[in-house]
Amino acid sequence: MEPVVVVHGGAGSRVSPEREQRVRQGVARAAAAGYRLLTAGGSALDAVEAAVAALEDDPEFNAGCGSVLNANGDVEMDASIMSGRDLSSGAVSAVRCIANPIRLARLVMEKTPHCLLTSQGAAEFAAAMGVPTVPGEQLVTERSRKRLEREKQEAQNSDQQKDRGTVGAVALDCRGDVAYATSTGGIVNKMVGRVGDTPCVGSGGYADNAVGAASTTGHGESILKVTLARLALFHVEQGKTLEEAAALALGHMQSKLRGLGGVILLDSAGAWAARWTSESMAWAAAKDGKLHVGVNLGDTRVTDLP
Ligand SMILES: NC(=O)C[C@H](N)C(=O)O
Repeated sequence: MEPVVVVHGGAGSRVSPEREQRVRQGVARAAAAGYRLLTAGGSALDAVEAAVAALEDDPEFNAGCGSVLNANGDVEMDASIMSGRDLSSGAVSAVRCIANPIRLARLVMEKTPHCLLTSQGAAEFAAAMGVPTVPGEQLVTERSRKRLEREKQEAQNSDQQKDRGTVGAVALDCRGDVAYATSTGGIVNKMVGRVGDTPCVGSGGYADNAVGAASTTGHGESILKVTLARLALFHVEQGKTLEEAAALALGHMQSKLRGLGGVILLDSAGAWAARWTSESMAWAAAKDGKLHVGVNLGDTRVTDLP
């Protein structure tokens, strides 16, 4: 089976020309990291974890370092991961002071009988697993501080495009297994304790070898209400192409709730799609030695992978 990995760096308003290059490089690097693992015989789970961890470490994206701030000015992060081989999944919500929530989600999946740990319990589990804590301020960037300030000034602005960011990946490995991973700082100025779609299997992502894998981004409350990832895969099960399935699922969310967002999709044969209803979504896909990268509609560039 030819391996494939697709990543996204979040749906949102237009990326400024000043940031565009950094954002392109960030998603390209993450996809290349996942692809390297896959071509060396690594699993889809390892590939999505590595790709998402690379994006969590990149301050350009709303996950890990670079996460948006809650109403108190703190970082609280959500993440989830799932294997399409046996539907095993792990997630964390409202976690603080760790660099890579996606790695903690994987530990929840592999070392506990549960699917989701939150807040204090997740912190205690992280400590028991030897996951190092980082000072909260280390995850806060100047950009996220400014965004919170701006958001507080424009408090009545209900523009759903502002809910940008979140990172995610889907992959298919040589053995035919699929997986997804999604990680986020959530939405700026959220209430303390707010949990979005990202740690919820079926909303923030889904993976099942019988169909494929999906990772989502956008307005979390809307995504939760339509279970966006599962909805997109449902359309694939019904025989739609990946492009059609993504368009139908995102269209439903927009017409029912005026919710905007994006989705990356992969099927068990290795076809893939990246689609969004917000102004932009940074994404990258690696397959057959080629790297495809896009940010705004119609600006896809294709290069050879080393
Ligand atoms: N930008 C995002 O994708 C945010 C994420 N879906 C959330 O609502 O938490």
